Amino acid sequence: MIRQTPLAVTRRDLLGRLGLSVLGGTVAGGLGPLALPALADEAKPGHQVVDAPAGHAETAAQSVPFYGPHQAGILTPRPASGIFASFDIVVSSLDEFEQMLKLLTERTVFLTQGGEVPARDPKLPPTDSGLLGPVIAPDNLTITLGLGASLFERYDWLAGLKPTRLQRMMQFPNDALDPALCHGDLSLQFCANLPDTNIHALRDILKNLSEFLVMRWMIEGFVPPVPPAADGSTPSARNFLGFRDGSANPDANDAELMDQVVWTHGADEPEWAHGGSYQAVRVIRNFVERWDRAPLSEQENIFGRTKVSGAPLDAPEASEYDVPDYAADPDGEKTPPDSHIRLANPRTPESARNLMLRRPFNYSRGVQKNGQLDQGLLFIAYQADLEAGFIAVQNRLNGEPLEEYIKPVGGGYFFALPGVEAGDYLGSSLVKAARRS
Ligand SMILES: C=CC1=C(C)c2cc3[nH]c(cc4nc(cc5[nH]c(cc1n2)c(C)c5CCC(=O)O)C(CCC(=O)O)=C4C)c(C)c3C=C
Ligand SMILES: [Fe+2]
Repeated sequence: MIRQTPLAVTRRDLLGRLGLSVLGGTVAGGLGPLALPALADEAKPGHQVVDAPAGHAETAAQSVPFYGPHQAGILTPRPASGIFASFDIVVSSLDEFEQMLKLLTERTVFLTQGGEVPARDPKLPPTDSGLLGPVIAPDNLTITLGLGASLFERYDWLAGLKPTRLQRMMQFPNDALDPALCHGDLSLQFCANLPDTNIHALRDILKNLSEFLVMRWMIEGFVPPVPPAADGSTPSARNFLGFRDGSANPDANDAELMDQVVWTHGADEPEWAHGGSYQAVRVIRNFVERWDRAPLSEQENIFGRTKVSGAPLDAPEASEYDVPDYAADPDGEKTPPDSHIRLANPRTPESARNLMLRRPFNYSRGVQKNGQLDQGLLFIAYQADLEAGFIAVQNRLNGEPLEEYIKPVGGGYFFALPGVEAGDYLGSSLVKAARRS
């Protein structure tokens, strides 16, 4: 759910009222120290001052509630920008681990709900990087915390508490994993309207948790904005292979379905983990130069969908949200049996237990040494059961024709912690269970 902060006033509006012209990001610096307290005085509830680019004031004020039974950033509609960051944890006791979780929760609450940056003696480093100005706008930011299997395996005081299906990501046949882009004790998924909001949040956490967290790897992603269609429906965004991505995702507004597909539960999982979710992350390079030379018919057969609308190949005039009828096409004359969507979800009674909620971003990281574009998909999927979800589906996809055009190079498996109620901290159920054991 997205909440609109009322009466947001942009820094531009405020400077206009003060009779000052706006010269991009240099204005705050140009105002000098005397002007900043004046800005802070205006920045009372209902008068938020934000360094918002023109036209961004309303979206800057969007905020996603932090507290609740599940973490934000999983069912939350995916905004335009994402960062996935993986860390190693350096703590020497359960008490320190708890301290780390409390501090991480405190920073996450502040960054996602927004507010004024506290002023400090100028002889000291400022409390904030200043990237977003004197008032932090929520900008739809969510920060989702996950834990990796290595953490549970390293610390005695967490022994026996690992979520049952949490494991180190194994190598699949088409993988060429770069160890510098894999695994980690702790994951943070940042999602926001603007990339600057994610970068600001990441830097805040790095600065405030430097004694506990060492960064291992990170990758930035984005999705293109998609205008609503003429019939009012919202088309899925396109990935870097030019296809709509997300059409067959289970409905995140269907709470009963999400309880089955996304949220971990059941007697075979430790109780502290109920309400969390397994997070499967894969950095999958796309060979875009090769793809752009492949015939359209080959591209469409590889996915099992039409490129322009995303409709299934057995109903090309339908919409991307229409469901393919594989029973009526047993020999795969319309939708090839080895097409991506048919392998990923054969839509049999048995495959209903292999569903997952995908929340990917596209990434673009410049040029490889061989002169090819380094572009691909930052694949992120959430599921109640990692083995029945991502691992089973990836095993079915092994050897698919799409492999000629993609190469998984990194990623990891993490467990996104359950949500918490107001005043509590993320991971408190795990810490309590560790104290009891
Ligand atoms: C193991 C899980 C999956 C990986 C890895 C994966 C990689 C991957 N996918 C695309 C593009 C598309 N995927 C689409 C559908 C789709 N993909 C998966 C799973 C994985 N994809 C599932 C479960 C599904 C849904 C199948 C269904 O229920 O019909 C589609 C079609 C549109 C859509 O539903 O999203 C596209 C396009 C790429 C480019 C990629 C790796 C680079
Ligand atoms: Fe896919």
